[in-house]
Amino acid sequence: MSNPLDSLRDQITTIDSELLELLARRRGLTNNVAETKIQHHIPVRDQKREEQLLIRLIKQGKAVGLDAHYVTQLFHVILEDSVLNQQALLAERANPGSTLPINRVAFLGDKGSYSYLATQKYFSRRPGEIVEMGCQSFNEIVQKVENGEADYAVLPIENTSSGSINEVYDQLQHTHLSIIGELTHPIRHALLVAKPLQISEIKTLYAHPQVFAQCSHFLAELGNVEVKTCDSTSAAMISVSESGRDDVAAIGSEAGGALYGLSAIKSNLANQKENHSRFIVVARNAVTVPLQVPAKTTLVMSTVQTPGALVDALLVLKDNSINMSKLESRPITGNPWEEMFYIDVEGNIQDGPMQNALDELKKITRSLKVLGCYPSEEISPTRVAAVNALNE
Ligand SMILES: C=C(O[C@@H]1C=C(C(=O)O)C=C[C@H]1O)C(=O)O
Repeated sequence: MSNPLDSLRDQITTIDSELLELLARRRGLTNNVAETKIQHHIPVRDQKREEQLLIRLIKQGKAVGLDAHYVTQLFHVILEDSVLNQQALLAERANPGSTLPINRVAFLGDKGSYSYLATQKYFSRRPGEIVEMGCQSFNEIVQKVENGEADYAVLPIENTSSGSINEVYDQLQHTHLSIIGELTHPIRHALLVAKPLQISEIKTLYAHPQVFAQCSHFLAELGNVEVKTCDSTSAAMISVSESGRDDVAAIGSEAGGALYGLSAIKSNLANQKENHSRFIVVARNAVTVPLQVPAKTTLVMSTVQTPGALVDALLVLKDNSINMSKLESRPITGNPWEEMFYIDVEGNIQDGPMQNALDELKKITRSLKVLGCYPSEEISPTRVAAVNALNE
């Protein structure tokens, strides 16, 4: 007997294929736009154009019964992809010879870890194959790039729930590597099991310490469960899949768990609904960021031990109209009570104001190092259009 859904599903399948073809065509055209922007020195991002496009699409959507929220969400994904692809293309052109046929990438954990998923995402926009080099610790990752065994490292640097990842900042203090890129990746923690079971049946739970920190509210509700920390999320998944027990679970991504035959019995375990991690990509050589691409620069400095020294340093940024997106302090190893400051600023190292600021900072700080200038991948969506349309 034929399935009563067959005919409708066939039509949906056809539409989905058409949607994919259209999206691929759109991507092709935006790549042509990027080529034209290179020739004519036009900035990659055009928020005015994005806003007009969203306003028009929200109106068109309403006319055919699609709500503004849906249309906005859909096109934010499409626009982000478009801008990031164009940025990657321009960055590649500005660094001839840096594109490798094979990219050996060191990251924390194994297949399925969040760092693995971030690695896949970052390199999917770039040419060349990836050779995955899963590692046990941040130190091992950095070492692999420093000694030439790997070309790149992907390192998580901060999370919207648990904050800065101090161990990674401490690795940056001593390295000669440069930050060449960044990306943010949604971190969606799920409770992963090998065989279906009730949450109340779980006796042992495996996860990375950062993950436990991000899911502390869920853990507090769980009650009497043995908690085992693992070096990575993938190690937690492997522990469950190899345990042979049916009263254990891991916390990790659903996509990662699927690689080990695990399925999710509960999702959204993080304390905060919007749980994202920012990763940095580091390499032995710095990159040139084309001026048409929004750039970020990361500095690390130590100030002199006088009152107001940090304020003076920050005033240099203000005086040069440089926006600071992050300030983090870490103790200097071996010098108790002295701090190293990590500063992310918006801007390209080739810009005049940035050069001025660096010259000024060199004069008033004890040490100053540029950790890298790289394309900014924080593509904040154009919200104005959506807000207007929702209020109509
Ligand atoms: C494709 C372009 O580049 C960017 C991407 C856009 C898009 O995908 O529609 C729109 C504006 C730009 O931020 C463009 O400038 O038209």
